[in-house]
Amino acid sequence: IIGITVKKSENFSQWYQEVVLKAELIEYYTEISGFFIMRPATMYIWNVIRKWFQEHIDELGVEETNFPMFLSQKSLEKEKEHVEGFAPELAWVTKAGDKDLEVPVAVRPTSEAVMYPYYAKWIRSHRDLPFRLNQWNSVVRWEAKQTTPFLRAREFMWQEGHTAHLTEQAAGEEVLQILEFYAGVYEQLLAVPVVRGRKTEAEKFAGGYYTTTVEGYIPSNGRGIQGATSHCLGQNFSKMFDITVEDPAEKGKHIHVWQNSWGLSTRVIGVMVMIHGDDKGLVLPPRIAKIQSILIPVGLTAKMSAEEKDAHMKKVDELLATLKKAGVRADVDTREGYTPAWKFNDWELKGVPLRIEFGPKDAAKDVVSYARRDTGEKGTIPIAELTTKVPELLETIQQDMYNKAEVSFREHRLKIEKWDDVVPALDAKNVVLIPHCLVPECEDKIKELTTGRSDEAAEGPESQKAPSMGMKSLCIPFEQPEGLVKGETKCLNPECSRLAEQWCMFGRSY
Ligand SMILES: O=C1CCCN[C@@H]1CCCn1cnc2cc(F)c(F)cc2c1=O
Ligand SMILES: [Mg+2]
Repeated sequence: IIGITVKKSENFSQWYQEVVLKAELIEYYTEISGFFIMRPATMYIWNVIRKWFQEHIDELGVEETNFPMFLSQKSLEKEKEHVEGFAPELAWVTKAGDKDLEVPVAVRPTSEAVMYPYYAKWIRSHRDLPFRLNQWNSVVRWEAKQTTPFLRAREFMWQEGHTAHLTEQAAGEEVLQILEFYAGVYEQLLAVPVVRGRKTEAEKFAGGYYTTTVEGYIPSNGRGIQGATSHCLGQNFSKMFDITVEDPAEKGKHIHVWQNSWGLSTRVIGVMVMIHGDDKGLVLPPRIAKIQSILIPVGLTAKMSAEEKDAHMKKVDELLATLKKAGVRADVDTREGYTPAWKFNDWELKGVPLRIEFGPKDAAKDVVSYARRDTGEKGTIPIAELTTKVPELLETIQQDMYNKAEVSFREHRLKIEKWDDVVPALDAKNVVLIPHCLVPECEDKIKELTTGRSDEAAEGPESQKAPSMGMKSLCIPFEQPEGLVKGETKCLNPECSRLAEQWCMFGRSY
């Protein structure tokens, strides 16, 4: 293997492409650009996430479904006003064989238009509520922007949940329950901290009523990234698709149901790679690592007799059995013809959280030697304590990875009360919390005011330096800082004369 050829801090985007390729997470689908092959290491992570999330929505009473992947022009028509913005992303099938299709069909970019005509058919009485279905599938959005593995692809795997409720309050409760599950995927499994909040009117899903979101932070470039979204659709879609129930309180009266839709995609894997990876490659949080601990026999020199080698390897097998019995996902690397150093690099590139070396010197002292992938810390563990110490060490690694990322996010989430401090904060790789009026036009202005002037680029010695991108609103955090006095504090945008409504998190973003 050749390792990663660039430093994460020097060329982040090339570093990322190399890591996802060389750690065998993905392969580029070179036949058609914007598509990527998900390899076993990725599917392992995705399946841990899927199992965890599925268990949680099972408890809520969400049932599984699977709808067709195509949708008709007719059903798209029903939600046309908000779809028109997305129209350029729609992929169409116009022919089967050499025959044109009477009516072209679109590949689902999301499944509201596919599912909701059947919600109208199946949901008749309030006794059918709450009605909750989720599907695991992939969707196609023909992105115009540059694609990149996991973060922006023309097809990606996700789950999409679609539910219906009798009241706004019931819908609202579920929106937040699901958002908490999304936060759990990030914080419990991927060791990634997220800020929970609501999208502004400008950034929410236009077809919905409100959007809640978990927002991540990428230390390498200081950008925010949307992690997953849980929307309340209000009655917008039930009015478009005529999904009603009889009013339990008033005979003959019909109520349009209150709906939610929520989605989490394989983007979560890209976020994890970007945050935890280092110059040696992937760094996996133990809870989602297919191999949590790799056992590598060392010190088997040529001058050892065959018997001695066999005896040593027998001990190695016993160690492996002990680790597996302790519930550790362990494996041993007995590949011939590769040096221990070569093996160490290979498993570090693949992000295995804990390496365990075992040589004759270790055997003589009844210990193993370990090396943590996240900190590089080395040490020894008495063989008699493996069963307790290794699981503990893996949990410590998980927690330490989370804590490190949490400190980094917290330290780069700055409360700003003077407009002139904003751009310097962004340039120092921070996201900012500012008092904001929450008016969409004001956000547009803020984006403009914070976009690096192009003359700045001309000044730079390397003229290809692009003007720095402006900041967008990321979310209105549920957890609001102190210091905003309603009716007194002004919106931070110097060209806006409105009063601030809430603290709003802004940043350069994906
Ligand atoms: O984001 C989610 C979670 C899972 C279910 N769907 C919602 C809203 C999706 C918003 N959205 C997002 N992207 C889209 C792209 C399109 F080409 C298109 F026709 C429609 C959409 C579109 O509606
Ligand atoms: Mg999009």
